[in-house]
Amino acid sequence: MIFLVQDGRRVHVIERDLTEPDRIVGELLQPGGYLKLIELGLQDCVDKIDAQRVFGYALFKDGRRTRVSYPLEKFDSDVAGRSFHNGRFIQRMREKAASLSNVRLEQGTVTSLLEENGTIQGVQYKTKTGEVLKAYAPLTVVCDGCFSNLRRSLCSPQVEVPSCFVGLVLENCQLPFPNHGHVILADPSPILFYPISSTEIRCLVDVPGQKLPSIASGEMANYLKTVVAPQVPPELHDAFLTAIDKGHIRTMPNRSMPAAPHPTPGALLMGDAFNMRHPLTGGGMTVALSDIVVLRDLLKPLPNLNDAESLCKHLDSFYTLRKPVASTINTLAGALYKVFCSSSDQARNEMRQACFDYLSLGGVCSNGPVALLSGLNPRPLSLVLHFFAVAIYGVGRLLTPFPSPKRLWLGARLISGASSIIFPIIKAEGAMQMFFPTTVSSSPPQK
Ligand SMILES: Cc1cc2nc3c(=O)[nH]c(=O)nc-3n(C[C@H](O)[C@H](O)[C@H](O)COP(=O)(O)OP(=O)(O)OC[C@H]3O[C@@H](n4cnc5c(N)ncnc54)[C@H](O)[C@@H]3O)c2cc1C
Repeated sequence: MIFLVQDGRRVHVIERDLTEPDRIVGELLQPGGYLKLIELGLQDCVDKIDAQRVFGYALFKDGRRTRVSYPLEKFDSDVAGRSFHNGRFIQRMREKAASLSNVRLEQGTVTSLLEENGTIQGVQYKTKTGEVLKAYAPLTVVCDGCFSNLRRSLCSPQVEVPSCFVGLVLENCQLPFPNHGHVILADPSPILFYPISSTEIRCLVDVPGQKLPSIASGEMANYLKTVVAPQVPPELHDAFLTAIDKGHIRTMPNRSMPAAPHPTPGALLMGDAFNMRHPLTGGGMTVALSDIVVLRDLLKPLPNLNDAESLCKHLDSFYTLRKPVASTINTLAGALYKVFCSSSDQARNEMRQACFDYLSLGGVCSNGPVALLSGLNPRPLSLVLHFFAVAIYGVGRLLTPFPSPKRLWLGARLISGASSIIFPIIKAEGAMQMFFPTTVSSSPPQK
């Protein structure tokens, strides 16, 4: 939005609640996302909020631990991930927007899009004082987040909720690897830790399915103490128990939704309203910021946006141009989540172990995947190559030193399991747009 102002346009932002959000989402910005902030001139929005630099990940499995660093050598020294209180970051961006003379930032709840002959003309909204107003604009950017009510007429939402995150804040403890995200390959599914300020550590516990133990009845605290705590690294164990006893337990559904837009004159979907992926890899803000850069570059040469039809045609290429970054991050998030969950299937568990060991090898085996995850080198082909390299590595270990028919069969199931994880995600993302963006002119993925 700030980039629109930089291009000399007027912007009207309608936000439901301008007070500082207090959420458990959007707390770790990948270095690729930080690079996008720099491109947008917004990097100072992570200053003065006690944001912590993040240099990579530490992985834990069955008592073993390994460190995977972001390949940052080729970048300026300030380029790294950043983790923070989401609300503080949002407020910094809002302050910046409000300081610009061409921006009108208003608190209000958008209730519907105004449509005339298939073109979106603007929105109807309710102000803080309850007044119902209409706002008109040549381009309406709809970005009302993961629970979007407004997306329905602009896309075909296919929302999946594979799990929920349960959030706690740990205090008075040190991460085993300071300034790193921590991923515990726990049973039944991963647990994350990362700093959100100089004194606080966010813990997100993944709980598969949509039904959570009740917080009110104490079932959740009991689940966290009996099932999760024994799998938490010893350095964090006591602080984890203290955080449960403090009782400030938050939850969020982990939603995933491939982008399936109906290009509509006068409107564009952005952010989680448009496209979501499992938050395991912390990729949501990086995709959203990358999309904003693509949109900025597309709109820049247009002196005015008043011809909705031709603007819509012009913006068609947005859906293809965003693909390399968005699809790589989305696919990796979905695939890694499936690989990192424990399973009753031995082949799946072999894949999980192979993934941990592959990343522990270092060199290209850790740099490649973490460059994909961090948004530093988002290439779909590289993703597929690493994914199958993990599977082949897993099979190779099964067959050495002595292949037996049983092990051969397990290896075949491992490869077929890996294929059944990644190919449906790629199909949903749109394989042609993902791998051959230059041959596909515009249209959204065909399903
Ligand atoms: C548990 C969890 C953890 C996550 N962790 C990370 C992470 O570490 N790193 C990362 O990059 N991503 C993470 N994500 C994803 C990330 O939070 C989202 O991708 C990102 O917040 C999307 O930004 P957005 O602006 O589209 O939506 P939001 O940040 O949700 O913003 C939507 C805004 O729209 C406003 N709004 C909603 N409806 C209306 C309306 N009708 N009228 C007016 N305003 C309205 C809301 O008040 C809100 O301010 C996580 C997601 C989850 C679920």
